[in-house]
Amino acid sequence: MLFGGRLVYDTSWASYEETRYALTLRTMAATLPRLMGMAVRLSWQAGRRATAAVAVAEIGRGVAQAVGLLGVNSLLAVLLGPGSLDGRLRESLPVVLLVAVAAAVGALCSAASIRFTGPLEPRVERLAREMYLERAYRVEMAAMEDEEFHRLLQSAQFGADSARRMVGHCVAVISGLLSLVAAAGVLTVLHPVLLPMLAVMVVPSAWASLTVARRRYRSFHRWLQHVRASSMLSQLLTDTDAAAEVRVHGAGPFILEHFRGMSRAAEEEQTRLARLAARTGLLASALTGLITLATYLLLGALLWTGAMALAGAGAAVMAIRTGTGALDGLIRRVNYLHEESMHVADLNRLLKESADRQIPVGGRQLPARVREIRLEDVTFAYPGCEETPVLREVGLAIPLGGVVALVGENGSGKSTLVKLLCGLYAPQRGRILWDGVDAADADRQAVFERFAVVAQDHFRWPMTARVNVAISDTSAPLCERRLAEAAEHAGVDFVDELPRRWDTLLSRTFKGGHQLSGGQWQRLGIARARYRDGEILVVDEPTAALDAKAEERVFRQIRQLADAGQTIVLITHRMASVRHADLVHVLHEGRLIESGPPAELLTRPGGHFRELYELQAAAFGREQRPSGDGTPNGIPPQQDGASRG
Ligand SMILES: Nc1ncnc2c1ncn2[C@@H]1O[C@H](COP(=O)(O)OP(=O)(O)OP(=O)(O)O)[C@@H](O)[C@H]1O
Repeated sequence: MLFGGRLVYDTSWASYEETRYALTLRTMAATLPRLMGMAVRLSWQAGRRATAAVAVAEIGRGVAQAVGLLGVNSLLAVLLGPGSLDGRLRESLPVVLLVAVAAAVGALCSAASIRFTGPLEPRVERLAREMYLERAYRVEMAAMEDEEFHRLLQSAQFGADSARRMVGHCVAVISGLLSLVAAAGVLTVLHPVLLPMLAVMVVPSAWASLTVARRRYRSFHRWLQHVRASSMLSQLLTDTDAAAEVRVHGAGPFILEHFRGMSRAAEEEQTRLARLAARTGLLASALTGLITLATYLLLGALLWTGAMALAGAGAAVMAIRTGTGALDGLIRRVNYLHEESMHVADLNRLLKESADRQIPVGGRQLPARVREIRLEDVTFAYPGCEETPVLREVGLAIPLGGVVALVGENGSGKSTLVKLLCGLYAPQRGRILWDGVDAADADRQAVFERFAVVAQDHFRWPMTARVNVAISDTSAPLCERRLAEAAEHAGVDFVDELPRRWDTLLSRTFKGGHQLSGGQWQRLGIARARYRDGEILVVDEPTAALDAKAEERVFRQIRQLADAGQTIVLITHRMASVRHADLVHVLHEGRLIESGPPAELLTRPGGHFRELYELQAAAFGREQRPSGDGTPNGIPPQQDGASRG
């Protein structure tokens, strides 16, 4: 009910390139070099010296282990061999020394490996996260609203964490491989038949680990949206913005109940996975037990037939234990590596896909002084809603250097039109021309730079008041003079009353944070747009939360700005405010139905604008006295609308 259906995907995970292959022993062996390569590349990028140091330390550890094992073998051979006890003990001393040195070197190498892996891991995570974040904010708006891409964005966010863990697993895999080589070498020296037994012994646990990992990853992708939605529900109950409604409307129990239901469903999935994992693990343990038994029987048979000496058998037991331990650990780590690599693969796929969906860099320059922006036959539908265009065959002109108002009922497409104008979206059909330069070919950054926006739902940055204004232009160091000027313009006088003035943190979720009123936020939004000082100022319902005095002030200033040469694109439902416009475009259900100076539109019999105006005048105007210009509700007589010519 809350999300319009189940958020569990049955098959979508299968569309992911990386999961097309089944995770089997064979594929694991085949992909191991690639996975290791991925981890090594990441850590190489994060720190060459540390990566080299870890590699040397791990190789040293493996060599020390092999030397140690061979030393134990010779030690047993000496101790169990012929000769007097004294003689055997004397003979064993150098070997004991060798084993001790090997152990000490191994321990030193281990410590060095830990020492250098430690800082490497967070660095890898940071690098991967930076790549992720950088790509995320550079993609087109259309990509952000594409459900598939957004899901990839969500799953790839785990990639950075996984990349960090991959480094640790990779080190463990290298270490396990070297231990395995050492044990296998010793076993081959003792008796070659023992080597395949070592390999067979590990097959069941390898199979079990891979099966469990495959199930977990599949489940992760199926349940990703579900888990996200349920964590969002839990956040709603602690969100300060939702706190009032949660209490007054009594939404708490309702949300909690749904959270409980969703959590239970997720718990059931975890229970299912645990049940399957337990069953798989049990089966694997039984098989391993049988194979271990067969190995020791084989060892007994070798002793019995005299194919192997007692000392050799002792060393073989040690080597088998070392080898199986190493193999077991190796399989586990490769398995982890695999699991993590799937998330890193998600990150890689995101990097690749986002490269195709990046806002293009470069393009045609816009004319330095644009006279007009013209929309020609523009049709636009939001991503995923291609069947229902929001704008249909819209053709209109926005002359620069005046106030152009966009008027229409809710949902008629005004904000969407402005988003297209700013370059946030591209029309599916039609063109947006800047004095003949098609915006589709233009340098998008240059298009963005021309705009400053006071959006209807402008973002409330949970930062200081100062940053909330200055964030609109981070291309230069913060300028106090511009800040003061923007504040003066938007009437942000309330800052003086704030506990730390401009340095007051505007978020109640932090210690010392302060909450502003809706109108105060709106004034900050206006100051932000002013601080940016774009050539075209877009104001989308700039006065919705303002008191009458502040509203009057905003429109007066809009007029002043326009008189000073600034272009204003104004979206408003306040018909009285449209008197500030030089040109009005009226949208209805995504189509342009009227255009002209406001005074002219008001005289058009049966016109939509006139109808909207009269409706509003009926609601408000009768109670108001005629304004100074003699028209009800402040709407100007014709010559006012044409005054800017
Ligand atoms: N991001 C989006 N994805 C899909 N549809 C959207 C999106 N934003 C807006 N719409 C839809 O586009 C239509 C036009 O919305 P738009 O915000 O442009 O209207 P508007 O004229 O500015 O309305 P209002 O006066 O209420 O602000 C609406 O039907 C809305 O549901």
